[in-house]
Amino acid sequence: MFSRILRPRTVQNASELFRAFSSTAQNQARVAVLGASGGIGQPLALLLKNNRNVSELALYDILNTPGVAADLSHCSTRARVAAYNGPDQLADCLKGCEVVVIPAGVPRKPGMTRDDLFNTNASIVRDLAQACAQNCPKAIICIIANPVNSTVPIASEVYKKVGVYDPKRIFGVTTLDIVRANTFIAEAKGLDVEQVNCPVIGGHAGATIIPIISQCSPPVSFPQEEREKLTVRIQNAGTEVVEAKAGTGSATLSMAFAGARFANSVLEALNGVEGVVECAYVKSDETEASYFSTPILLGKTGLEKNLGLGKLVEYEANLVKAAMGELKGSIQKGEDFIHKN
Ligand SMILES: NC(=O)C1=CN([C@@H]2O[C@H](COP(=O)(O)OP(=O)(O)OC[C@H]3O[C@@H](n4cnc5c(N)ncnc54)[C@H](O)[C@@H]3O)[C@@H](O)[C@H]2O)C=CC1
Ligand SMILES: O=C([O-])CC(=O)C(=O)O
Repeated sequence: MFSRILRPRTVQNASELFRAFSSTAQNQARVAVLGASGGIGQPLALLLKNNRNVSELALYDILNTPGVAADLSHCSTRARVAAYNGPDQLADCLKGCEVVVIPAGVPRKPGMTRDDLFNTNASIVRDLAQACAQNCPKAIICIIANPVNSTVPIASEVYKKVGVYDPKRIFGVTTLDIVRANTFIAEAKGLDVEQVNCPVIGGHAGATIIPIISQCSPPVSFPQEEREKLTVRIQNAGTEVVEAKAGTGSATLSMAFAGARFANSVLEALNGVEGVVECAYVKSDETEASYFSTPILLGKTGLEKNLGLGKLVEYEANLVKAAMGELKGSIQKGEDFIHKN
C-alpha cells in the first residue's frame, strides 16, 4: 500500500523512482510511449516496464516497435508489453490508456536551438495529440518532444479543436532540468543528491529555464558570481550533452530517467497518493505567459493545484522577466501552427 505523503513544494528524489517496483500498486495503468524505439523511448520503456504502477505498456513508433517490445517482454516484471507499429496501429495503442508519454520527434545536433526542431516536430506532436484526443481523451499527456515551449500549446490547441481540452491533463516534461539542478547543486555543495530538491520554473529552452536556487531544499547559498555560473550551466546542460554527443543526438538516458520519474509521479497521484509535487510546463495564470512551469500538486485527474512561483530573490525575478519575450513567442508560434494548419 502507498503510505508516503510528500510535502507540497517538494519533488521526489532519485531512489523513489524505483520505489513503485517494490511496492504494491492499488490500481495499475495502461501507459503508452509514443516514439518508443528512439534514444529516449527505449530506456524510458525499460524503466516503465520495471514500474509496478504499470499493468500494460503500449509501445508505439513508426518503426522497430516489434523488436523493442519482444526484447522488453522477456524482463521478469509484471507489466505486459505490446507493440504498435505505424499510424494504422496508433488508435489501438491509445485505447484504454491512462497515461501517454511522448518522446517522438527529432533531436538537436550541435549548433541548433530547440526551436530549430519546430518544423519537423510540430506536425509529429500535432498528429499524435490528435490521436490521443480521439482515442484516450481523459489520459494524462506528458510531452517530452521539443521544443516543449511550443509543443505543449500545439497539443492544447489540437485538444480544443477536437472538443476535449482539459488543461489539467496536458503536461510539458521539464523534469530533466530539476534533475540536473539537483545534481549540480549536490556536486557543488558535497550533498547527498537524493536529498536535494531545487525547483526549476519557466520553460524548457535556454533563458526560459529558471532554477530557483533560493527555494532549494536543503537551503544552499552561493556568492552571486557562482550562482550565475550554476544557473547558466543548468540552462545550457542540454547543449552540453548535444556537444558531447557530437552529432549523434541529445540527452537520452538522463531524459529517460527524468521522464520515468515524472510518469511515476503522475501514476502515484492517479492512485490516490497525496502530496505528489513535480515542476511541469502547463497552462498557467501565474505570469503573463499563458504556459509556464511551476511546482504542481498532482492528483487523481492530473493537475490538482498550481503551487505558483513562490518567493523569488531579485536575481530570479529578473530571470523570469527576461524569459517572457521568448516564452510568449514560442507559445504564439505553437498556437499559430495549429490555427493555420
Ligand atoms: N523535454 C526534455 O527535457 C527533452 C526532450 N528531448 C526531445 O525528445 C525528442 C526525442 O529525442 P530522442 O529520443 O533522442 O530522438 P530519437 O531520434 O532517438 O527518437 C525519436 C523517435 O521518434 C520516432 N518518431 C518519429 N516520428 C514519429 C511519429 N510520427 N510517431 C511516432 N514516433 C515517431 C522515431 O522513429 C524515433 O524512434 C526530441 O525532440 C528531443 O529534442 C530530448 C531530451 C530532453
Ligand atoms: O538539449 C536538447 O536538445 C534536449 C533537451 O531538451 C535537453 O537535454 O534538455
